[in-house]
Amino acid sequence: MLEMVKVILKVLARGLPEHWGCSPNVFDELTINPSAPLRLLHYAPQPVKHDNQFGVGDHTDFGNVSVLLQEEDTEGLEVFYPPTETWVPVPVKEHSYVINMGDMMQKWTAGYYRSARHRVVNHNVRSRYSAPFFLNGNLDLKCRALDGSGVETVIGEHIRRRLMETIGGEAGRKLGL
Ligand SMILES: O=C(O)CCC(=O)C(=O)O
Ligand SMILES: [Fe+2]
Repeated sequence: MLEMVKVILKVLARGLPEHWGCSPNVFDELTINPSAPLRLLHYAPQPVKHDNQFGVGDHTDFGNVSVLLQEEDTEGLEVFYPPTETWVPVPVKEHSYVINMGDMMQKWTAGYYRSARHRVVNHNVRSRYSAPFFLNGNLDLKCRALDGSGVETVIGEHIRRRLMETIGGEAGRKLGL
């Protein structure tokens, strides 16, 4: 998985605005001793729609790059499309991954790569299984915004802050946040 993400990072580096003058290796240090959790998720069937019930509610991923494997015939992932303010279903394609940017990548690239809002609703009559892989990156790495604006973020501090915002309170304390 990490080898594939290394290739994705090269592609992302190549896609940056030319006038930023970034090296094609600009994201390489992310994969040195990285925080890179892989989750195995199960969504129970929810064939009857309830507007306020989600498998995973509206959120953005925290890290740099997320790679998601979805199970065939179990649609459910939706991405928010800002121009029309609508939720767009993401099809499940055989032998394919969904690649998503996280908040850290958005910060690092000063919004050039955006972390998309997404959510999951399992409207299938059977369970849905998915396997998201999150490249948070090397937690000690200091990332200075690539547009030259000078904003610097330490990845570990950013991830910790986002965890606190999301699960905070009692749950966060139990995890030692
Ligand atoms: O299960 C999915 O399709 C997506 C899960 C997700 O967005 C997440 O765990 O952050
Ligand atoms: Fe997500």
